Amino acid sequence: MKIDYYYMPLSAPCRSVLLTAKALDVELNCKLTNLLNGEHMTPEYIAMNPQHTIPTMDDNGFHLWESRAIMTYLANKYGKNDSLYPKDPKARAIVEQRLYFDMGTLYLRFGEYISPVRGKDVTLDPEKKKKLEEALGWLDGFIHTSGGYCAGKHVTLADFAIIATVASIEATGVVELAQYKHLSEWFAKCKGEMKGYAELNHDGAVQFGDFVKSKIAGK
Ligand SMILES: N[C@@H](CCC(=O)N[C@@H](CS)C(=O)NCC(=O)O)C(=O)O
Repeated sequence: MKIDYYYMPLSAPCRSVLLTAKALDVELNCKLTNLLNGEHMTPEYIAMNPQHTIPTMDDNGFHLWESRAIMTYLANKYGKNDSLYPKDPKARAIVEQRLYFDMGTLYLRFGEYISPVRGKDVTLDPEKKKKLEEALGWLDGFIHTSGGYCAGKHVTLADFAIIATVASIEATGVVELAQYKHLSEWFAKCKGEMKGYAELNHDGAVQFGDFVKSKIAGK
């Protein structure tokens, strides 16, 4: 039976689950859920996810939201080995540290920096840009000390979460990513290695970036 998956390509959390499912060979029944039309505010959607966020997953009646929880669920339930989400407590703890870093620091700071695009007068705060750049600097260091990927020497769930965030940052053009050597090398390598990367992450990130750029330009 297929897993229903409510999502929008523009959303970085949604894209990280798509990359994870692809790597696990899990088929998702993707249901485009347009936030702009309020498709996440219907009684049916709220019955499934009272927080009315995307992504949301329905695995034959098991409803789950929070992208990183969906990713770890899919890896735990459908992973053929523990490569993406190691069972060793220390290796797993590093993956989880990166997932929490993405949610609580990197993605959060990016969101805080670009949040004025939701309003009419888009003025970006340079102090918030510094905080975002600080987080990207930390990520650069993690990749260097881990051995080439976010949480080790090979791709894990951490890379799928963080690459969705980084692709959105790149697409908006608000930060020069080339200043982060290890991050840039990792980003280029993952683009070539991750199954379905262009379709599942790049294209949606570009749509998101174009939206943010148009708001910054006052269009
Ligand atoms: N931490 C959540 C964030 C989910 C989230 O905020 N999604 C946004 C789109 S990127 C959303 O659904 N916004 C609509 C709403 O909150 O009503 C996750 O990773 O799944």
